[in-house]
Amino acid sequence: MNVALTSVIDADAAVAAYLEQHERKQLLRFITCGSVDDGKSTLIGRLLHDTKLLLDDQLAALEADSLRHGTQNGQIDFALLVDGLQAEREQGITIDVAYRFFSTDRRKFIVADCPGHEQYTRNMATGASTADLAIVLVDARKGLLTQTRRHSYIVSLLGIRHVVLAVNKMDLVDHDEAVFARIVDDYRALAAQLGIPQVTCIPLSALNGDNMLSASTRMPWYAGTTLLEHLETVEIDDDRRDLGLRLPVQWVCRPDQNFRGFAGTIVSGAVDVGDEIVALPSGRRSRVARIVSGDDDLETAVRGQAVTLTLEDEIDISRGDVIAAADSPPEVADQFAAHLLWMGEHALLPGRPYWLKIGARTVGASVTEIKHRVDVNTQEHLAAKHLELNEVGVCNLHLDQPVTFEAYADSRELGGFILIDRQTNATVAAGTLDFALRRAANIHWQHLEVDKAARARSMGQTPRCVWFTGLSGSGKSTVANLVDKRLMAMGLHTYTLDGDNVRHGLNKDLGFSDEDRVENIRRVAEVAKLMVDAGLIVLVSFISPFRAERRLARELFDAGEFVEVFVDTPLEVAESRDVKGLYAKARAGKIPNFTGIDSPYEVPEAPELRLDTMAASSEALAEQVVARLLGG
Ligand SMILES: Nc1ncnc2c1ncn2[C@@H]1O[C@H](COP(=O)(O)OS(=O)(=O)O)[C@@H](OP(=O)(O)O)[C@H]1O
Ligand SMILES: Nc1ncnc2c1ncn2[C@@H]1O[C@H](COP(=O)(O)OP(=O)(O)O)[C@@H](O)[C@H]1O
Repeated sequence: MNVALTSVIDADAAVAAYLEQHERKQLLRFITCGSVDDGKSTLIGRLLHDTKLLLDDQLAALEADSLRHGTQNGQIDFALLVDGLQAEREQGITIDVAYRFFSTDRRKFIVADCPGHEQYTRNMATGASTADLAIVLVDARKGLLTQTRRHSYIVSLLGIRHVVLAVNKMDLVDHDEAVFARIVDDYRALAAQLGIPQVTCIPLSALNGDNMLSASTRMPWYAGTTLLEHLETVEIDDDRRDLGLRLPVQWVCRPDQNFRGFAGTIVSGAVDVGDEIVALPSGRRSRVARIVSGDDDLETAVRGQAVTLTLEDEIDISRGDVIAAADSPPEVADQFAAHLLWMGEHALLPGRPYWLKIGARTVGASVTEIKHRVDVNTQEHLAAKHLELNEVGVCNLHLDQPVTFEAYADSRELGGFILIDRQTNATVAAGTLDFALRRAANIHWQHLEVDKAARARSMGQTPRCVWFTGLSGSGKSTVANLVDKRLMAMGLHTYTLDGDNVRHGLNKDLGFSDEDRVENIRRVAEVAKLMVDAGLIVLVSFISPFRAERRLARELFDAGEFVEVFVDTPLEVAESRDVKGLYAKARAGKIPNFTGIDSPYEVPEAPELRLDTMAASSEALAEQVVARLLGG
């Protein structure tokens, strides 16, 4: 049931019949893309208005608003309508897409309306991920713009196979056929490059209604369909191959002891009672006992149906698992090649941990390598060390747990994902899985007979990673050195990893850009982990300016093993000490990206220890650290 239909419900049998008839109509999901002034809102407004599914009171309000704002000389301004409706936008996690519903005698429609200007790409990607068709709006006066190319690229990336090129504002180019023909040629060339299989081009004036619902008398040279007629009749073929049964489990339904069902929508194939299935990633097998849909039991269910399955055996399946045909199961992997559309305000940095959400599953993930960035204008592959807002790249991904997947080309549901910032919970990327990287499957953990506990026992100590973080010149090395000496004097086994030293060897290929710092800390954290595994107390002394990487480091260790020590020295003080003369150089512009000057330092939120270097001597501070280590 949809919003517009809900609004016309009346407690009257005729309405019920009408609704039922609507329910049976085929559904077309589409999205409109275009630059801000291309007339997107006017187009949606007119479709909603002219298909008469606008409510009378909305219409009255619109007429009043149009008169008040007066942008169209007393005529209805359809853009106001859509903008007005935006008040009731649906709230996604952090995504802002409103879905509008309307229907005609032949079909019902859901149009994803993606408002917002600078965040438009993000909203559009969200709307596009479920759409069958995209209307790409172009202003007849301007032709194809960078935005047109970017949006078309996203449309193709997200697997939309049907595009309507709506050449709008034909009234402003005297309804000139030659203008239309030129834009069509340009767009067909682009679509061919992007591999969009079906493009229908329509000359329009959304404002005047030309070729919207009825054929325009002002463009007799155009013999094709009107926009609405096309939307009503376009055949949405789905020629993706049948993969066999795929049911991502949305939730486990357990109303009482006797019933345990796995609910979700079948995204591929079909299922019969008695079929053998496999649950992934566990690989456990069973047979389907019942297929429940609402109050009914079904014998069979197919793609698109939301059902609850019960199984003959008690096997462990949780939300996010996939139930699949036992004879053609999907793959399970933790390393992938993927396309990413970056939507975060801050750049994507390889090595930084994010959450990856695929279907109902969320796992930790990082980009291990950016293969290249794609110029959305030319499709050229460009070298890239990071991805900025609205950039598209091809990357290798590493997940910290295996997931069940299909290539996006075969299944949008099992191949599409988003990345989420772990600090802000904002969605920072939309992505498509291309294929699994085989190397993961061929590397296994080697079991070692002598483990960390054995080594720690023989050394008579509890291994630890003591992580000093703070500005350059804050006192990290000074305090870490003193701690090291004291622990050594007590007969404990230690090692100090210091930024300045490690950067001469292991990390000599790295500089001070954000992405190099991320990689610097990732490597050092891994080395520290090996040293802790070896039974040592490791003192790590790096600026480590970003919360995300300190957290990454923390998560490598067992509970209690990681001790974060914030060496808290204000910038003015560190700068006045200027032990190495670096601040002076940085201020003079001779060292770019200097922490605290033109590169950020993110203060720790919950360190185990905070050392105030203004309030105590370095010896006293070292004492505090030692006391903390020996005390617990
Ligand atoms: N641009 C810039 N920014 C910050 N620091 C700089 C820079 N260029 C060189 N140095 C020197 O490098 C030391 C910091 O290296 P780190 O590995 O600790 O840095 S980071 O954790 O990757 O941010 C740091 O050492 P400490 O002063 O001991 O912190 C500096 O001496
Ligand atoms: N309370 C204190 N704790 C640590 N260092 C201090 C303190 N007071 C002054 N300092 C001085 O500050 C400087 C810190 O330099 P360093 O330890 O190399 O910092 P970092 O390793 O963080 O770059 C040293 O010259 C040190 O003597």
